[in-house]
Amino acid sequence: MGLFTSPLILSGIIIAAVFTFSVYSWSVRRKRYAALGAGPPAVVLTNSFGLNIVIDMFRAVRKHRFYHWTKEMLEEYNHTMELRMLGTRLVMTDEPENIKAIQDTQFREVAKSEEQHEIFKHILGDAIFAMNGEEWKQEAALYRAHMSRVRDSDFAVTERHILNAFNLLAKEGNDGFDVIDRLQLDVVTEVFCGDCTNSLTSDQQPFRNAMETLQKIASFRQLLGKVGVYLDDKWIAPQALKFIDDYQDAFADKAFARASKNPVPGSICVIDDLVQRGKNREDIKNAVTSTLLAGKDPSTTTMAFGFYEIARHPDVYAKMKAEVKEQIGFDRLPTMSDLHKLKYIKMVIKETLRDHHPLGFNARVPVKDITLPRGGGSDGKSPIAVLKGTQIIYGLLSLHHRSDLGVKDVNEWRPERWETWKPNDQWEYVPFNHGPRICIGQQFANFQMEYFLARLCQEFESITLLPESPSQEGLVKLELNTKMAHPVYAKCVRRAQV
Ligand code: HEM
Repeated sequence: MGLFTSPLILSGIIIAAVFTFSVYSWSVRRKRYAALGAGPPAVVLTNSFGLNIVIDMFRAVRKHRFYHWTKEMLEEYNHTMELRMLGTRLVMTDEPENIKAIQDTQFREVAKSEEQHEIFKHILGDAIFAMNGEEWKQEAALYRAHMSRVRDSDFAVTERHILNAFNLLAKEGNDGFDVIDRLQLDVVTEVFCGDCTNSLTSDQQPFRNAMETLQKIASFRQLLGKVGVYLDDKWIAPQALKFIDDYQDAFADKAFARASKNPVPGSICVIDDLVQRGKNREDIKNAVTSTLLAGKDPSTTTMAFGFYEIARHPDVYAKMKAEVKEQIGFDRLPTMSDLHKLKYIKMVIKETLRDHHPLGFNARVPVKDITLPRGGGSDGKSPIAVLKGTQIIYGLLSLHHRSDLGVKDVNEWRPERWETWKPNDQWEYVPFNHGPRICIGQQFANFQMEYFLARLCQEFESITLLPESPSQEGLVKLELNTKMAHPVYAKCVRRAQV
């Protein structure tokens, strides 16, 4: 029997090789930490390659309690920690100083990761969300030209779809989240993609179903770290993938057809602008789904949570209606200058973004070995080292629920708090990001949310949560962004019916 055919000797060689490699990696890591003058953050204890963490994590995700699971650990580990699982290291933080470093002061030292790019490639491809550096700057400038403003025509488009949405909300048994998601899909496809999906007037929702499937899978793969990269959507959900591909193709076909008809410059949507600038079919397809994810999902989640909270707080709805009655009245449509005057409704939106941050989490990867300002030492106040390529996930929902940062009754949804309270620092309240990668559509999003709430007040005398609507207290579903865990059933009584 040769040396390598004896199972005992072969096992011994493998164990020795793994051991030597581990010791070598450990000593290299120590040197890299020492060179930065800081150590790693607190390490969450693990066993069996972190299998215990993986199991706890997926249990939490299944019960829509992933946010709670991370929040409790972050509190225990001074708000910055390292999870080690399945051979992957993942740093998690909800420390404002670290979020400021990632988003602003050390912006150039972190990037969107290749792993995320691979995991989300069927949804986002190479479009803006996955880009870094110069390429991202150019793409962002183009998106900004289309998304950072509200056009007069956006009022008419939004109003047309809102009327369809109100017809559905007025029927008992319809899920408020579902209706609002369809509203946003119809508005965003019409305004930014040049063709409306008309989901509010159809009973079939194949695009939304396929997208939901792929987003769920991508979020799941992301949590698995390096292991998740090797899974592929085409093995798990080939039909959803095919559907999204066809959907993107249909938008691309129409965009190329419009381009051949010499459109008037200045009147085209972002997708048509990309075609004009010579982007290829694949780029256009990726831009369609990226635009939908950016423009639809966070606004939907905020508006749907707002709707849910209003339905639970008749006193808040009464104040909103009084404001709309005084500033606009119930007989004409709101204008932009009317919306500027809706101070209380703006507080309702701010509070919803605080209590129900629609992204929940965000991620970056250092492009070199770096230090972040906080998370080390016994009190978590010293700098920490994060080595190149380590995934950093920062928790925005848990940041917004840190009672130690001076937010009273942190778990209570109370718009009135904004009359007297403001965050100590802009980095303690981060709904739209700060720094260079701030949300491009913030103004458009605020317009959508304010217009929707103002029109709701004009249309419905009362909105009441029905008993069959499950409690959503502290629960969120992870689908790239955070979404509502359960449907929202509310009785919406039209003014004319009272
Ligand atoms: C309540 C609604 C919204 C919230 C809370 C929100 C929040 C955010 C956040 C936190 C980011 C940064 C993502 C990252 O760092 O990876 C972002 C990016 C972006 N948002 Fe929004 N967003 C909202 C609505 C919108 C709308 C309506 C649009 C389009 C009209 C839009 C367009 C974008 C784009 C294009 C980016 C990518 C920016 C980049 O990578 O440079 N967003 N948004």
